[in-house]
Amino acid sequence: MMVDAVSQNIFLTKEQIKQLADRNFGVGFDQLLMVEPPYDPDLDFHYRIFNADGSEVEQCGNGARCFAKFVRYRGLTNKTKINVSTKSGKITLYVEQDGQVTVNMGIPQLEPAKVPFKAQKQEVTYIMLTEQQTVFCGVASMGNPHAVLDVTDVSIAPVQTLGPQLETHERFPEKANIGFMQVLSPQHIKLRVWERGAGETLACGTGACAAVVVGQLQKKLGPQVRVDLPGGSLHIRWNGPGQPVKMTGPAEHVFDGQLTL
Ligand SMILES: N[C@@H](CCC[C@H](N)C(=O)O)C(=O)O
Repeated sequence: MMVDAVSQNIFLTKEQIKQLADRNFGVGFDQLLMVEPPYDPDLDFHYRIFNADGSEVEQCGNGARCFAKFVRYRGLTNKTKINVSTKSGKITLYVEQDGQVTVNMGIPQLEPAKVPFKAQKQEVTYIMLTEQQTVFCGVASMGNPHAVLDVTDVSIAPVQTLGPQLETHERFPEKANIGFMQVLSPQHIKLRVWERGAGETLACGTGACAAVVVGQLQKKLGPQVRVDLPGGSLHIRWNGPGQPVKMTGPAEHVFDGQLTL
């Protein structure tokens, strides 16, 4: 699976985060999470999320599962239901008996202004123009902005070329994560994600949720979907607009380390 480097009670500059994210260290990561005290008595923790390029972001689905594992491993809590907040608001993490983590990711935002995405009105499928081509995509916010494209074969999808063009497209004023989804059946998709501020990653939890939301709105998917990403599989459940998205998947402790910056 993906590697999330998680640190505690430290402050890092954007430059230091970029240095840490550099794969040449051999401990590269796509996102860094920093634990902070909760700001509300109903919460167990607050944490901040940084992309590999040092930008601070609102939400991270894989990070949420890793966070649940981290706080229990470090003895910061022994709860199996953990209430947390991130820049995008409150979410709840549930550690299952088999060690997998389910995250209630909240209600996806579909209104263009809330993504944010520039559009005259809300649509299920938008047409976007890049310099070279016309692209059809669905758009949703899972706390962070996502566009999802339906492709016939994800293994040859232009993730590395079209991904960055759409990430920085002028219709996404805060940039976006770009998912390339291949529908195998209404219950099963393959997905690759070009992540804002991180490039193509092995897995993206919010990207998996956004793909299921978009696929369901486009009438291609049912309410329960297995999402196969290069790093592993996630199970996503969504009962339609106004309902929260639930994500279940693994989180593995990889190693402990200490770095001098
Ligand atoms: N990989 C994450 C998403 C991380 C944030 C994203 N790159 C962004 O900028 O919004 C996930 O698992 O959800």
